[in-house]
Amino acid sequence: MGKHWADFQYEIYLNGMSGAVPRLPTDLTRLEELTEQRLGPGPVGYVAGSAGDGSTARANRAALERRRIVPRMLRDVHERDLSVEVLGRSLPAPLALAPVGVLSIMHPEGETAAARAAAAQGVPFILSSASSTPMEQVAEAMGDAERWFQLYWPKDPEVARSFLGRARAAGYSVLVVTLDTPLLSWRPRDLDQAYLPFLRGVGTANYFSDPAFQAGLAKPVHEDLDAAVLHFVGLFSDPAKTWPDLAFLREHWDGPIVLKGVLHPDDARLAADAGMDGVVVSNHGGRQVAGAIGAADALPEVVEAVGDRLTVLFDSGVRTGDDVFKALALGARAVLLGRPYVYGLGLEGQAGVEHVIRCLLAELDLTLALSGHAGCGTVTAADLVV
Ligand SMILES: Cc1cc2nc3c(=O)[nH]c(=O)nc-3n(C[C@H](O)[C@H](O)[C@H](O)COP(=O)(O)O)c2cc1C
Ligand SMILES: CCCCCCCCCCCCCCC(=O)C(=O)O
Repeated sequence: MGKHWADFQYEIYLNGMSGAVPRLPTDLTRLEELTEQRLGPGPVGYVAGSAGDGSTARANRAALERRRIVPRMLRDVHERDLSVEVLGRSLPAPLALAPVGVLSIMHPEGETAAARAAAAQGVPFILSSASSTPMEQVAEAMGDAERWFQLYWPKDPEVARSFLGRARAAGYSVLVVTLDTPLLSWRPRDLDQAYLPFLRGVGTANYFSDPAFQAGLAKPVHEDLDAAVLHFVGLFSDPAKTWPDLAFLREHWDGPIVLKGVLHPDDARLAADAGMDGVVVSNHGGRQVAGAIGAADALPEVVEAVGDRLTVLFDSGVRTGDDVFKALALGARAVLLGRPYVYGLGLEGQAGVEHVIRCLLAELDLTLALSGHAGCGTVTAADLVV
């Protein structure tokens, strides 16, 4: 029997009998505003901001909200188990924390606090290449807990090789390769403040600590930070890469590889043909292509194209337990949670991230039960109307 996620509801009400209320809202859509009030506009602008006028981020919410659940009655739902098999791993719930760069702008313990929270709740943590803390230190903070590594595929193959070797040695089990950010998009909130933390040497720890990266510098990082930052900007990504280049990753990574940022069914088929293990249907939370399709609108066709060959994961716009339910109904195996956990981190560090995970999964558990499901495996497209 899996973890009883809905018990968090009882815990909150029972605590209320002695006058205690949760320190953070249980409606996770309220966290952005609260974080902005407490932390100010710079870092929160970076997290909350999107590409262009924000239309893709709005499309993500609209694509989820437009779909409505049709609950079924009188099905035995008294014992529930949210666990799922994902890429050969047994997860306690269909959830992982999405890779989010430069978390130290939200909290001094940044990635380490978020990773500890994920470990405490048994949810995989996906560490960004653009982490504020080197991948080995984050791994150390997690013990044996499930961790995956997200690769921004560097132009320099020696740095790419080195990242993969370090990630493997540090116990990261799944490689998530982000395809949708070969260039940084037009992001007005950051442009208006001329704010990009990486240019101040924040969010570059994996690079600055890497021997192959350091080999390309004339002076050590601490002696010439600007030169190190410019070197990072020059090799961070490679817009010239094409599908046949994936053979390099297959050659240098012996675990599952998942391509993140797939929205077109033909790209999903190309991923399967290239020997990949999964895709994340995602538009990067609306941060890359302004005017792009809402991610949940792209999900059914990708599942139709490759659902029998690849593990299909989903992110972009997930804010509530019923959003997770809808993603499962559209064919996703599990979802990645992005901004909400970052706001939790900004507000309360590790405890804030744990609060967010527990709220989301308690709400999912109750949504499943109240819709007539005792687990994730029975949820299908028939549970939704548009
Ligand atoms: C501040 C911020 C930084 C991000 N950094 C990365 C990153 O380093 N690597 C990556 O693959 N995706 C990154 N993402 C995208 C997330 O992994 C995820 O796709 C997105 O947050 C989902 O959208 P949502 O947060 O609106 O649900 C970032 C997102 C945000 C908000
Ligand atoms: C001299 C200015 C050039 C700007 C190029 C910046 C290149 C660094 C980009 C790092 C991006 C890391 C992105 C993190 C992320 O995914 C996000 O959505 O934000």
